[in-house]
Amino acid sequence: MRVLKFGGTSVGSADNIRQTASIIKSYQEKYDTTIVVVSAMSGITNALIEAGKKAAQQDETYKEIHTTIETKHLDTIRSLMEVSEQSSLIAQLKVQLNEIDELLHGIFLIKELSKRVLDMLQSYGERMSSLIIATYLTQEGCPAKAEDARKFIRTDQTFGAAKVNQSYTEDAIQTYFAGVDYTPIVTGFCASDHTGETTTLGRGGSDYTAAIIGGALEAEEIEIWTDVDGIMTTDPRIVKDAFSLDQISYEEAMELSHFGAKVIYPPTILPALEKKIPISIRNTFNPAYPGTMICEESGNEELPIKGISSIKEVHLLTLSGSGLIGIPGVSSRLFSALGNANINVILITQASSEHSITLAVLPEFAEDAEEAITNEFSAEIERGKVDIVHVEESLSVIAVVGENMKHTPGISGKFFSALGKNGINVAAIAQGSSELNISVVIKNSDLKKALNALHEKFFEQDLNTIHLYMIGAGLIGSTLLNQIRQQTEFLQNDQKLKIRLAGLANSKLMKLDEKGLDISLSKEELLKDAEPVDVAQFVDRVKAMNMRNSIIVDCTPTMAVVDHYEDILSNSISITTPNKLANSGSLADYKRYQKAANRRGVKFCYETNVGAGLPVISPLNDLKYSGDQILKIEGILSGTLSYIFNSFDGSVPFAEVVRTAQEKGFTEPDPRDDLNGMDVARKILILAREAGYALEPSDVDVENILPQSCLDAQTVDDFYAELESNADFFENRREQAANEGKVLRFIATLENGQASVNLEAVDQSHPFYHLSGSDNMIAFTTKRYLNEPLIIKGPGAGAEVTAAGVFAEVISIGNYLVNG
Ligand SMILES: NC(=O)C1=CN([C@@H]2O[C@H](COP(=O)(O)OP(=O)(O)OC[C@H]3O[C@@H](n4cnc5c(N)ncnc54)[C@H](OP(=O)(O)O)[C@@H]3O)[C@@H](O)[C@H]2O)C=CC1
Ligand SMILES: N[C@@H](CC=O)C(=O)O
Ligand code: NA
Repeated sequence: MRVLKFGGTSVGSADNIRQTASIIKSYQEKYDTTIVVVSAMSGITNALIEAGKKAAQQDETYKEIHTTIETKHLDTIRSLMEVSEQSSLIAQLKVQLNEIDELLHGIFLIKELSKRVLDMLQSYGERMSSLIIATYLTQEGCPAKAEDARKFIRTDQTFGAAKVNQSYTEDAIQTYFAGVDYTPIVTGFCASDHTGETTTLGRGGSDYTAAIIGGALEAEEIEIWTDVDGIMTTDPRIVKDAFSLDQISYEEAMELSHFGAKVIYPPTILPALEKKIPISIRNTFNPAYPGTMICEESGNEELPIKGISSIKEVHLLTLSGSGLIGIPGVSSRLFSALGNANINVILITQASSEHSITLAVLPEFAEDAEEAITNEFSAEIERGKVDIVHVEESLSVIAVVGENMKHTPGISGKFFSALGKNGINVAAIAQGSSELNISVVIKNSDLKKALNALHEKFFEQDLNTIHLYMIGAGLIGSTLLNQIRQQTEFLQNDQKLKIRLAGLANSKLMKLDEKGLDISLSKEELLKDAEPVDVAQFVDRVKAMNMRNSIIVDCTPTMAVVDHYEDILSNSISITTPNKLANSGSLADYKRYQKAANRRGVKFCYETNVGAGLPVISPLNDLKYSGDQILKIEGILSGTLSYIFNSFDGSVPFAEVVRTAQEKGFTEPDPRDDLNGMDVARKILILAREAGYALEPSDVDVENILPQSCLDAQTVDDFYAELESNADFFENRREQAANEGKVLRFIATLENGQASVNLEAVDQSHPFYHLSGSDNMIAFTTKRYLNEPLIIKGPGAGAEVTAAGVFAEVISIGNYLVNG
């Protein structure tokens, strides 16, 4: 025996009734007895209430509502049935519609809508729908009969939300349905008191009816047919990847429903729970889908968390003060005061210091709650023993629920790390010792981010999304975009990382889209119809979008983004950049960025600042962290200058060698930043700082190898012209070295805390003599690497290697954000 319940949408139109009827028919074929409970057609209960209220307010438009109710029912019948079959049903419906009219007229005359009358009025919704469905089913060859639940569900007289007399009702149901040989179509929601007066069962009433009948008849299953696929892991309107659960326990269902999942209302489960009858949630419009089974077992041990529910708007009230410490009875007074004021408390926390008690309530209760607490503790407040009640607004509650998290370490760790890494501040925490639910209070502007981050963490181990915002799409930026394009599939499969480009900007345009820009487009197409760039606004928009796992990539050669680094990091957004300007400015700024990142638990990565894609900064830090001491750093730190002096053998003029270096993508956007030694100076400064030396830019002694006229040139083209006219100057230096069997090398040195950058002539015995191409070479002499330095060598500039270095950091930040 099964009890099926169909909600308002399932019986809300002729088409939907046909669909519902086909499901009922298929059950008739499969099972001996099927009892069906129906709600009123969608919108009808509200229309009846509205008409009743209008009538009570002497507003004659109640009649129009009555007409709408009538039209909806009669139109449904006309569309459902053959003309020859319609008249008897329409006649029966008309009787009910007349009764409704009379009732409304009565309300109009006495100008009052009591709860008792309202129950009577509402009951017509189910009485009409059950009649239509039963008649239609019978006509379709499936014998059915409308059954009025007021005949067997007995309640007290709490109109609006009456309490069921269980034992009477159980007996009555058993007697009533003994030996039925048709399909009863029972009115949901309605009941009656001992005098026969109509009552209703309150919120979730039709589900409750189904559970009461299922419980009384010990049904093998109760099926709640609705318009969704079952109980979802979280709100699908906020989390696109939410999915329907196949099985959850009664307790989990109750916890989840309590916090917002509207599929089932907890008290309605009780009659089924007591008899251990499984309840399944099915979709009328997707009957092939098995839906969610609610039963004793939680099922699926792989999922420690079954759902994440939330309440969008709560207020947090805090009572604090020394007058609360060690005084028995404080909480009793607090909660009695709230109870007496009829306030429902959603969440309570008290730390063991007993200094404060915090509770969350729905906004509509906040004012009364504040007043009730203030009144109760007025004497203590006056004496300064207790502070005035502190109220915080614009907050949400999020709860993760799951039986399998009991005694499973690491769940709360995961929960809080997902929130923390995303910069979501937790205002209050509650977890009962049942370990079934961990609830936190957060700002409601963080709700969407939190639900998505948590859902991804607990339910989408298959794929985690990183939100990437790229500023600067020149040589490095566009190469990085290419690399991301090529690796997207591999990263999704291998690393379970999905990179979503949520923003892109260059020096002219910017575009942001939280759903992601189409990365398959070229950079020009990506920025088509984009708005004029404003980096401050770009950053503000990234902050406002408040997406989980956000990373900004600064691929510009300017201070435009650097000026916002502290703000970006302080907003829990990670940064990776090849741009050296941030770390080679003042020492105070260098420290500020590190501090901001550390404070927020996000990453600020800049390995490509030195040696491009070569690992230089990270091994240096490894040496330092493992207790080594950096005694000396010697390096060819400029790919450009390495290439220039490795290739400058007198066969082509110096200017041409520089031009080739630029064409190969080694130089800074303005090659003078390389040739004037500034690029190398920045790099040795960054290495010195990473090694623990507190140097300022002015502490680096830099040899400028450019004649003044080259420095003074207005444009890069003018600079090349000057370089050509100074060809002899460079050729002379080269020749002089060559005559001594030496080559020119631009070497950066850090020794005894002193940093310098010089063009030196080195002979064959020097490790830097044999370099080629754009190779960088860095030699670390340390306490452990004393006689033979630790050498890192390889191409230290160029689009591919640099972009790859930045890409590696995007992936490593991504993994840190999503995996901890
Ligand atoms: N080339 C290399 O081998 C290495 C480079 N680097 C560093 O990488 C960074 C990028 O270099 P690279 O790609 O060669 O430089 P490019 O000049 O090719 O590209 C710079 C990009 O930044 C954009 N940009 C410039 N100013 C602004 C601004 N104010 N606001 C927004 N966007 C701006 C440019 O816009 P637009 O397209 O409109 O001009 C361009 O897209 C530099 O910091 C460089 O030092 C680090 C290691 C190695
Ligand atoms: N222009 C730089 C690029 C890398 O930082 C160089 O030549 O090394
Ligand atoms: Na590097």
